[in-house]
Amino acid sequence: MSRKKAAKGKAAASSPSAGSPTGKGTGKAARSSPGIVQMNGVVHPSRPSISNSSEFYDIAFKVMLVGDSGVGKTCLLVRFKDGAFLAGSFISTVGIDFRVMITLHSHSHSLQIWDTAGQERFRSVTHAYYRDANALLLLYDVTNKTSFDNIQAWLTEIHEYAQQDVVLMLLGNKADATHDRVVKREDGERLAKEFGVPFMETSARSGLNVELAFTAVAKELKHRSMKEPSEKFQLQEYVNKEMKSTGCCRS
Ligand SMILES: Nc1nc2c(ncn2[C@@H]2O[C@H](COP(=O)(O)OP(=O)(O)OP(=O)(O)O)[C@@H](O)[C@H]2O)c(=O)[nH]1
Ligand SMILES: [Mg+2]
Repeated sequence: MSRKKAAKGKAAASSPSAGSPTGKGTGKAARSSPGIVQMNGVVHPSRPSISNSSEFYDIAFKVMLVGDSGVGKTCLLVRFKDGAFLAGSFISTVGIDFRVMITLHSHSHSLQIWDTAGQERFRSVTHAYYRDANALLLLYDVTNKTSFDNIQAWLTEIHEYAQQDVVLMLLGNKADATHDRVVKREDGERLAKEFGVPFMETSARSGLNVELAFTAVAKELKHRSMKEPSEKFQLQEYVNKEMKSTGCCRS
């Protein structure tokens, strides 16, 4: 967690405590859309944040999206930020891509959300960023069994490189793809329970639970940052309650 009084744009320039690891270009095109900072794997100090607001923030929590290549990390973030789905051909993220600085409602906490490349060859780059992450959203793709099977390996990596108290949430993405589904929701729930990690299914395509995933993590982070929290906050309970109250979200 970083505590600053700086313009949001400056926050985009922050690099991990590990230094400034760079992902070298691969010849692959990197996705870019209006208003989105395209880092191409390089933390560029002079890049502005996508937020051009002059608002100031007190606390920025660093949230990272991780998981196998193609599980939908970039799409999930774009859905959260723009409310749109990136349809069309799949353009793999290169290295680390700082994308969103979101100020949470009603207070001065912000989420600084980093999209990472799922491809194995960028793993050493992303590891370096784990260390000062406050929260990790770990995704698998419900239409891709391998991405689900790899979750255990991801958890091992997270335990190795991330902070011990990192807020972690497992997301089974592409829940909209009913016909192609190969991982049941129950399997996701079982795995999450086994590892004591909060879980829900999401869809960047339909928007299912996307906002809830980020909100829940933000609430947990905010709660933890309070010196004397008035009540206990349980991330999974909050998620279940929210899903029940909207009557949505169970595919
Ligand atoms: N049906 C469906 N397709 C999705 C969803 N999210 C992403 N996709 C598709 O999955 C592909 C990969 O999405 P990305 O968001 O680029 O995947 P990524 O995890 O960022 O991949 P890397 O950058 O390589 O790590 C794209 O073709 C998307 O259109 C979803 O919720 N539902
Ligand atoms: Mg990506």
